[in-house]
Amino acid sequence: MTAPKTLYDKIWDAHVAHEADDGTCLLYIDRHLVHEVTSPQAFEGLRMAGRKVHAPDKTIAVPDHNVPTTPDREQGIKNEESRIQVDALDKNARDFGINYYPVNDIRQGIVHIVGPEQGWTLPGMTVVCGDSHTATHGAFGALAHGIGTSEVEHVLATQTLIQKKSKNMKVEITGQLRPGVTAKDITLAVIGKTGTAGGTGHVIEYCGEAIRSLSMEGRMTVCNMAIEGGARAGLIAPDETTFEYIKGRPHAPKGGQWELALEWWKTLFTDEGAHFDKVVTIRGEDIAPVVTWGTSPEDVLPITDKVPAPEDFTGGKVEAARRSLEYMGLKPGTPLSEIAIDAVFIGSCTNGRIEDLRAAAAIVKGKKIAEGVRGMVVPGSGLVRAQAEEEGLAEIFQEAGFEWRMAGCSMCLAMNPDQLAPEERCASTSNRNFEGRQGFKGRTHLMSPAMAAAAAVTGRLTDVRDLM
Ligand SMILES: CC(C)[C@H](C(=O)O)[C@@H](O)C(=O)O
Ligand code: SF4
Repeated sequence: MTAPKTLYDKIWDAHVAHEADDGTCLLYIDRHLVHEVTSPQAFEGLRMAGRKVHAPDKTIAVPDHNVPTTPDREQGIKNEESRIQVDALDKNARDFGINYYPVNDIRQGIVHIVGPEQGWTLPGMTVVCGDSHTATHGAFGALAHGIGTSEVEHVLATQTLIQKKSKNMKVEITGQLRPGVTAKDITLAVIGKTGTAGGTGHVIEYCGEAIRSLSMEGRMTVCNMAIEGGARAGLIAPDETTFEYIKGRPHAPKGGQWELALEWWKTLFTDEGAHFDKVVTIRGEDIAPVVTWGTSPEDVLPITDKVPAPEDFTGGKVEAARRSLEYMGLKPGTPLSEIAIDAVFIGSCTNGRIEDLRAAAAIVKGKKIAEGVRGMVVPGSGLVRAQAEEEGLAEIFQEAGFEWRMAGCSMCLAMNPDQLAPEERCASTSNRNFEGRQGFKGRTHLMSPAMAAAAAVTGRLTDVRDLM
């Protein structure tokens, strides 16, 4: 009998090409996703060394961070720095012969939305990208994590990565979610409980009935933020929901290959009795619709709560909270549901998929955005956008007064024209609320798409359950 293994152990073991005496391993990489921000120097390195991309068929590039999301982007990118990066990716993708979805391709979008959508991301794979939110792909039971630019070059050149194994952590969400509570609330609630360092040195496997009940979109939302909880990666064991999502996608296995793949995928679960170094359990029924009040994703509270005071915390967090509150322009004791907002951003690799847009549209339908609030819906890919148009969601958003944009990272981070003005306050479905994240001095409150839609309609942070 071999010792029981976790899902992480199984994927890891299947990819170790070499292990050194100190435990450092050379891992084989199945998919390498590339975007324009972290790849230019990596390709330059290859060029200087006269090397090729080792596995161009396993390398997939798409521009997302720097692309404008207004329809006039066809005419080119005005910002010079952005244009240089996107042009470089264009040239590199063509020179090195890798898979590529340029800006004007309907399949273009945020790299973490495009990979799964096109069937590049499959269970049991190792997936890397020069981007911290690569954790998203763990929703398929793939070992997926972010890498730095020098590692991007290493993977391009060798299709391998030097890694040390992380520890195993289990996050179990038992039971069922209550109405109005979504995958975003799960993932924020977990970080609220464990803190942004709770997962440090670990790979998290999310499990439990509430996780099993999520769609693939919801699972991607959960895994997307594993990194905000400090983990190396997040994982969810594949099941029928996973297989159903993958089947028929452009790069999914077909025919006999599909049957073979299924056989292996069905072995990808944590064995009974496998060891976890850390375990966190949350009852699904205890999770409320949440929002963040501060400048760290762990600054999270149920919408029914009040803005905390620095004295509510201990240690270094007292000063951090004081600074957060000042930056956010908030007074302790204010009910969260009384905080007025200026902007709403629905999109990002956390919540820019079709199910997210459906959830937001369901709240907005037949209503108008509150006076003085600007709202933006940015589909995560051109295909999500097309589907949302077909389903009539785009119309619902536009009639409510939202701008309906082209795909990209957009206002998730201030690398393109979609930005907050100083002190503008935004209800956002993205994953980071750091200072300046959405624009210089911009103020971000993270929440689910339904909650962001509710905020758009009332003009303040709002309990979505009041509108249901
Ligand atoms: C620009 C990129 C390297 C960065 C990341 O690594 O995550 C970005 O996607 C982010 O979300 O902050
Ligand atoms: S949408 Fe946001 S979090 Fe996701 S890759 Fe783009 S910038 Fe990073």
